[in-house]
Amino acid sequence: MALVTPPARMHPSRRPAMELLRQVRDYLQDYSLKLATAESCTAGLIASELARVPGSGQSMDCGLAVYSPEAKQRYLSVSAQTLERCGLTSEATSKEMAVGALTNNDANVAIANTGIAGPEPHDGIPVGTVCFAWAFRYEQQIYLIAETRHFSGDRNEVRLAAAHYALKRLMTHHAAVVEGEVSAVAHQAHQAHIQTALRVVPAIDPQQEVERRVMFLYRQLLNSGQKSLVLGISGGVDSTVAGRLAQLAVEKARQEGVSAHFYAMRLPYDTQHDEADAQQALAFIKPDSVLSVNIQAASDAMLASLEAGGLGFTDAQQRDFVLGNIKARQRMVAQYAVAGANAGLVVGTDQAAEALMGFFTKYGDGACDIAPLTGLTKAQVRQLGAVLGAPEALVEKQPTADLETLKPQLADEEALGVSYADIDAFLTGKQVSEEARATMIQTYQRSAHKRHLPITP
Ligand SMILES: Nc1ncnc2c1ncn2[C@@H]1O[C@H](COP(=O)(O)OP(=O)(O)OC[C@H]2O[C@@H]([n+]3cccc(C(=O)O)c3)[C@H](O)[C@@H]2O)[C@@H](O)[C@H]1O
Ligand SMILES: Nc1ncnc2c1ncn2[C@@H]1O[C@H](COP(=O)(O)OP(=O)(O)OP(=O)(O)O)[C@@H](O)[C@H]1O
Ligand SMILES: [Mg+2]
Repeated sequence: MALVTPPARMHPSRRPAMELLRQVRDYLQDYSLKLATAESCTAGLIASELARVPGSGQSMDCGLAVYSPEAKQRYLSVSAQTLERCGLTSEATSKEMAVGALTNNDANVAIANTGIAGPEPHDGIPVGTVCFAWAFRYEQQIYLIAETRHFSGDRNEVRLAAAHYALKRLMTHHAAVVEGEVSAVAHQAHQAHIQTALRVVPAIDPQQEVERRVMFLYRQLLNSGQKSLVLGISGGVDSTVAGRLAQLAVEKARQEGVSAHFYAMRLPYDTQHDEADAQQALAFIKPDSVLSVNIQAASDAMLASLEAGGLGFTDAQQRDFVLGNIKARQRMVAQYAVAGANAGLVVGTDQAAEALMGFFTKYGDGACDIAPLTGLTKAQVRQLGAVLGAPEALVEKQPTADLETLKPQLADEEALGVSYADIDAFLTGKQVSEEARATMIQTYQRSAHKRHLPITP
């Protein structure tokens, strides 16, 4: 039987849509808008429809089709409480989806929807009901508008009409934001979203958290089929706590008859100013093994080779900053070498305070296989340290990345421009000064790339 290709002709109902789509493309370009979509019932149709017009790609950051409640939580940080309390098809859910799409991506406008495309009604909500939300980032503030609309027709007619409506209203709502007709989102809503995204709970039971996180390390080590854990111990509170959790996890494995080992690593650059603290941390952790590797020769050799290869710096400070990140990456290289030789998982020490501020070297100390401190504020890390019985001087120690040779032991708080008290207050939904809040939100947004996989075509 011959295969007949129909003539390329547009369905009549789609023709006027091209006008709208071109208009949206031009609008996005004129206002330098970058769009992220989070689509439930339209399942990618908004992005796909916009992509029909040439040149629209310039204004697209990403298009997410997020059907399940789990995906809405995973990719958009929609809270479980909202889903449970308000339901999947609700403006509350679409609003959280839009804020999630905006803040988790490199976009300044986000569209989200969730609805009932049919053929059957769901939870008593009639077919054709769609809840939309549009989120805009404009002049350091977030604006959020939601609408619920009803569309008639069959499943795919509803989906297409909803996709076009979402794009059409993007222009109207953006204009309203620019004209000052919409109030910025309450800070608390934005703050709560970040708290959920970073998986912070305002109050913890430190003893329970210790047990939970030791079990997590133990189970994941078993699941991975690997045999050891590897972690650099600096003398700071994060690696002191993570190191002790790692040691307890391998001891638990051995009690269960599974062979497991913890390799603690000392990774000084030359002589470390607070070497005594690092030794105190090791004495507390009591790791199975300690490997000491001076990362100075490798770090300096890399910088020297780069300079010999023609790399120049604007000044001594920039050179020193770049060397700092080389140091963090040399530590990563050393830990992965030990992991490679010992079937090991590299443990990371990232917690919510550092995650909020993107305060780590990408693929340096940010690189790891398992991150047991995830979701903890700095104060909560200290609480875990205290119940583990770590020396008080280490539990209360001033945090420092200690990467810059020209500024040894520079306090993180000085580098960050905000205090850990403010960071923790923000993360746990408390009041902070307007200045601190603005710094944190801006830094969180600018560092989004550090919390995500690399940008891909
Ligand atoms: N929007 C974007 N999308 C994708 N990639 C983006 C990007 N913006 C920058 N980038 C890229 O990211 C890279 C820069 O990131 P990165 O190399 O990390 O460098 P960067 O963030 O500039 O520096 C690391 C910072 O973390 C601090 N730190 C490091 C290590 C440990 C600790 C500690 O607390 O112990 C703190 C350190 O003091 C410094 O302030 C560049 O390649 C840049 O192009
Ligand atoms: N000199 C070092 N020796 C071994 N590991 C190090 C060293 N410096 C940094 N690291 C590793 O890099 C991680 C990130 O450093 P970071 O400063 O954030 O944590 P910390 O030193 O443990 O605690 P704090 O943030 O309170 O100073 C450390 O937890 C540790 O695993
Ligand atoms: Mg430190």
